[in-house]
Amino acid sequence: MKMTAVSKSEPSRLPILEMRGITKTYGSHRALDDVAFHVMSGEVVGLLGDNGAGKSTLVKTLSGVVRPDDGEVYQDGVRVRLANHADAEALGIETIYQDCALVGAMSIYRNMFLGREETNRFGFLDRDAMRRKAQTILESAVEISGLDDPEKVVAALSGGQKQAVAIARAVHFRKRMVVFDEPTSALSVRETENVLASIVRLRGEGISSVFVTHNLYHAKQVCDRFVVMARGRKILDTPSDEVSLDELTRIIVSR
Ligand SMILES: Nc1ncnc2c1ncn2[C@@H]1O[C@H](COP(=O)(O)OP(=O)(O)OP(=O)(O)O)[C@@H](O)[C@H]1O
Repeated sequence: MKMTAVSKSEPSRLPILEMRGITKTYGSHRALDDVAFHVMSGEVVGLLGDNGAGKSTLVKTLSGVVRPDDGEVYQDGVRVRLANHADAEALGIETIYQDCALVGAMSIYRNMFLGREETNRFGFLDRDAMRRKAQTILESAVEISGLDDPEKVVAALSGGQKQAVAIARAVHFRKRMVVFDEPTSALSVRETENVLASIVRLRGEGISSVFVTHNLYHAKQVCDRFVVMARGRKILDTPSDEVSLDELTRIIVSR
C-alpha cells in the first residue's frame, strides 16, 4: 500500500476519507469528472443527483468495485490505495446495497460472520460462538422485529431485515464508514424509518455514512451535508441546514 503523509496541521479535522480528482470514463463517456469528495468522522453525507449523475459510480469507487482512471484517496490525511474490495475492507468501509450482498441460502449468523468466521482451537468453525455472538449483536444493534433467531435463513427476511443484518455487521466489526446505496427505495414505510434510525445510531457510535438516495425528504431527515452530482461532476457541497428541499429539488432538476 502506497502511503504518503500530507500536512497534518489540524489532525482532528482530517476527513476519515477523502477523494481528490476522481475521474472514470466508460468509452467516451465521463461518468466521473475530476470529483472531490470527503467524509468527516461521524458525519452523514447525502449523495444526491438525477439519474445518470454519477452517484453509483462514485459509491463503487468508495467500495473498491470500480477503479478510477485518475485520482487520489486519503484516509486521516494519509494517501492510501483503494483499488479493490479488500482495500475498502482494510480502510473500514462497508457498503450496503439494496440487496446487501448477503447470501440468501445461509443463516443470519453465518452471514454476519461471512469472511470473518470464528474457529475453535482445532481450526473448525465455531458455530455456537458465532450463533451466540450474532444473537447479542442483533439484540444490541438492531431495533427491528423478526430478527430474534440467528438460525433464520436470510432468503426468508424482508428487505429491511436484510439491511438490518448488514448494518449490525458493520457496527460489530467497527467499520469507520458505511455506504448506503439507495437503501430505502424498495422498503416499506416502517422499514425505511428503521434504516434512517440506524444511520442516526451509527453516527452516535462515531461511524460515518454516505447515503445515496433520490428521496430528498429522507436525506433531509438524517444528513449533515449534501453533495449533489450532475453529469459526473460535483455541483454542490453544502451543510444540509443551509439549503431547503425546494432549493435542492431545483438544483437537481435544473441540471
Ligand atoms: N459499467 C458501465 N458501463 C458504461 N457506462 C456506465 C457504466 N456504469 C455507469 N455508466 C454510465 O455512467 C453514468 C453515471 O452512471 P451512475 O450509475 O453512476 O449514475 P447514478 O447517478 O447512480 O444514476 P441512478 O440514480 O440512475 O442510479 C451514466 O451515464 C451511466 O450510463
